[in-house]
Amino acid sequence: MTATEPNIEELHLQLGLLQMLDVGLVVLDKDYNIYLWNTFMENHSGRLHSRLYKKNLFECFSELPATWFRRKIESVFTLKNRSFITWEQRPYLFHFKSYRPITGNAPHMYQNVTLIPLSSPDGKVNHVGILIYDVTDAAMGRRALEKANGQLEKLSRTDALTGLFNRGFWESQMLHEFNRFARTQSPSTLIMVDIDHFKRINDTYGHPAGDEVIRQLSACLQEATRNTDIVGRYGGEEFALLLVDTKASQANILVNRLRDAVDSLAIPHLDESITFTLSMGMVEISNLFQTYEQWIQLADQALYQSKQNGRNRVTVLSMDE
Ligand SMILES: Nc1nc2c(ncn2[C@@H]2O[C@H](COP(=O)(O)OP(=O)(O)OP(=O)(O)O)[C@@H](O)[C@H]2O)c(=O)[nH]1
Repeated sequence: MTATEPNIEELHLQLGLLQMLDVGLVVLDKDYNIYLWNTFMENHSGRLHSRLYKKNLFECFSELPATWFRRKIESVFTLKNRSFITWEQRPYLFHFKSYRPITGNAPHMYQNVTLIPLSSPDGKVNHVGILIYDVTDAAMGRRALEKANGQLEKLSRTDALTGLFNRGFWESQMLHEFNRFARTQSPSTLIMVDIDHFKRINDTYGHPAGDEVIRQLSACLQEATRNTDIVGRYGGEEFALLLVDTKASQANILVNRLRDAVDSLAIPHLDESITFTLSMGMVEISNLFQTYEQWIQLADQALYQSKQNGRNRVTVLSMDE
């Protein structure tokens, strides 16, 4: 051993504490030969230090992302600076199983990795230390949180009974569409839909049957509209359909389809079947609306007229007439 070569035995002793810790430690020379492979690495890889000593890392572990990892190590040798790789950047370097009791269902051990330039007494960096931290618990915790947040976000947009957008989210989409029209002038049509004499349905068949009517109508609304349309439950038995890129004249096709679907709907209840009709109010967007609320108000007015004129009908109002 020359004076410039580090005394690996000494290094091993100095790093004895790290052997005891629950952290992986690997030392490589410039040719990627393994000089140290600590107990943590032995336990998780099932490969002994004595078998790996002075062998090439990439030959022993062909599954490693060699090109990427070589570049990382080379920059540590060149810049003589530490380098960090977090599990968010790359979930793991070494593919180890996770034996964590709490996060036992983790697909693998998530790892944070630190690369440290190891200077020999003459100041030259001829070795790199690789520290592998098992961060499976933290990573799985974060993944679970992200999933829960996603579910919460979905729940906060959705009406529980029907699975349609709830009023708050529907209105936010309405505002978005209203602003889009100001830029693109591409028309949209709003239809407010209300079940006729719904109170009577509740009173006659009971509240759960009323709920079933609402659910089945919601399915009809989704069936009759396109994926790009924005369908929401606006209130108890009132629904709002925002038909994107659709003029009022084109929307009539949908209205007829919806009425046909509802006409043929007979919801079984004990020995009877429940039938019902719809009243609707339809309004195409206009530059004369200053706010999206004015658009909704006019559609509500059209719906009110349908009710006043005997129900089971559609009233179309326009701002531009
Ligand atoms: N089952 C059920 N009923 C609801 C729900 N939300 C609102 N309702 C009921 O819907 C009924 C609405 O009654 P009204 O506003 O008088 O309207 P209507 O009986 O449909 O009469 P018109 O709209 O004038 O044809 C009320 O009895 C509410 O209790 C719900 O989620 N489930």
